[in-house]
Amino acid sequence: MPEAMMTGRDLSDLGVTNPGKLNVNWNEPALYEEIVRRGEGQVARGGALVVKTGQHTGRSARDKFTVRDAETEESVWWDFNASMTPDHFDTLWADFRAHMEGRELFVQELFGGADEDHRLPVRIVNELAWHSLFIRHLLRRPHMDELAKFEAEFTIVNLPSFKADPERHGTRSETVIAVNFARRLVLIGGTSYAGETKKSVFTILNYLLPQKKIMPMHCSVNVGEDGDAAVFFGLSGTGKTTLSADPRRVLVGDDEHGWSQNGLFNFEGGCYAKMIRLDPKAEPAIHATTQMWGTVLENVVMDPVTRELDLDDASLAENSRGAYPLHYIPNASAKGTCGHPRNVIMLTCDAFGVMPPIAKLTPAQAMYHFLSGYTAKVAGTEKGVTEPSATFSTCFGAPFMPRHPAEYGALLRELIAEHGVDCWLVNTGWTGGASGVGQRMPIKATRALLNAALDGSLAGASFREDPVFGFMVPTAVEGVDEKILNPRDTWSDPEAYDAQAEKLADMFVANFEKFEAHVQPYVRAAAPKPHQAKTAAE
Ligand SMILES: Nc1ncnc2c1ncn2[C@@H]1O[C@H](COP(=O)(O)OP(=O)(O)O)[C@@H](O)[C@H]1O
Ligand SMILES: C=C(OP(=O)(O)O)C(=O)O
Ligand SMILES: [Mn+2]
Repeated sequence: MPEAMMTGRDLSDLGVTNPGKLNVNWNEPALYEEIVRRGEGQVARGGALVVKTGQHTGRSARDKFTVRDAETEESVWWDFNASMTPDHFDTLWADFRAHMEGRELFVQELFGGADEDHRLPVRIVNELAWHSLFIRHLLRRPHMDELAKFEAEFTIVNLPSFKADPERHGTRSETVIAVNFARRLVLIGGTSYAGETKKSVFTILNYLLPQKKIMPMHCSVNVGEDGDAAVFFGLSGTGKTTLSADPRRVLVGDDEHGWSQNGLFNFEGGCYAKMIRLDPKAEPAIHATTQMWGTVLENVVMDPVTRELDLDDASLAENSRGAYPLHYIPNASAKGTCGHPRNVIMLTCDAFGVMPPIAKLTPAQAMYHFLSGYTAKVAGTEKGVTEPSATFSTCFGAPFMPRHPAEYGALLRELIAEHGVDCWLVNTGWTGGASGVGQRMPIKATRALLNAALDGSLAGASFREDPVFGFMVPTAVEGVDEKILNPRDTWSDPEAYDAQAEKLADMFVANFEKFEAHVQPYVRAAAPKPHQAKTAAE
């Protein structure tokens, strides 16, 4: 029987006794046909599928809940993971099952994790055909022989038409992402933003892998010709996907990886790239996927007549996305694994324009910045809101990290020490002033600085110590305009820079209070020194 039509599996183990037609492990052509037949999506010139999600065009982080029970009581960090009672979950699950009765559903059996020793077999049950194609692009597909003996260890059920009831289910709204580690079940309802499914798999692995001493990371990974791997940590929008797609390096993955004694491995088999204002010159490989058959384009605007895409049109979403399998990027790794990294890069999109384009971090500073997880968003479009807003999201991924950050921090610290890894902070955000005044760092400059760091040439440059943040900043790099290296020099008013730097340093210090008791004194000592901004200016 062809893989596409593998059937004979029902959902009876879930207690779903009478679902409608079950479309199990349909392949891409079968799903593509079905998406078009149902009118879930439209075909663009070149063969991509254009879909719309309606109201939710990004993750609903505040609607995500973890069931608090004997399994999770001690292992989950409740300060930053909203809880759901087992009773509310039971009611939700009963209502989900009722919603599934008689409904046609799509089922995919896939792996999260390229490393055979550590991968997780997951079953994804979808209401929407395009969600089934999305997750088939994003995760790793079993071979025929693996499929024959496939036994899912976790199930994710995603029903966008299900509306949660805050009274009945203890939710905040009609949207819900409920994670139950004891029952090995995730329920997603009331949103059709596809990213929820892939980030749910990530959440599960972030919970399970530390038990095996494996470090799960919200990062992209690529590897150079001589096997030098690089990890790029970063919150959403900081450049993980953009910067890991580099013609000179093999792409391992753009978003979620594990670091074990065997080296690095991708959790996924595909990418999920931001499409808004994608520049074909700056990002040719990613841009090319918009013209490829089967790429799922979420909330990208298309002319219904000419079927041409308009990547600059943000009328459906600022967060328009493209989902495609890794092999749509020319130099991507088929196996999804590589050795230990030589460099770890922490990306921040600093809309305050304070951070330098690149800085060398000591291991203590690396821990400090990993626990802080800083990035900043542009000044709001709201009238009168002129300040950018800072985000501190620990481990560069707080919404996906069930455990205490100190647990992930300890794993990372040991791996960095064991493998003698060099750590860097890279600002892909603003230069020449805060957002609204300055401009976004040119991708070309970021790439040139990264290449110098990764090929080792930057290590030989001359550095200065930043008076506030304490990290080492290069003063001259071949092929890069010297002026951008020191952000203070890029501001028209250097004193305004000092004031902004002091404010940002204050925010770091205030945010870090919750970690003070959990880290060694040498990590605390790596904190920025806000008052140094003034001293430096005097
Ligand atoms: N210097 C830069 N480095 C990286 N990305 C940049 C830079 N300047 C602008 N960008 C834009 O910022 C966005 C980064 O998003 P993305 O790579 O998808 O981040 P992530 O994968 O971390 O969520 C892209 O839209 C990219 O075009
Ligand atoms: C898919 C996402 O990840 P990222 O923006 O980090 O690529 C997301 O945040 O919804
Ligand atoms: Mn990304």
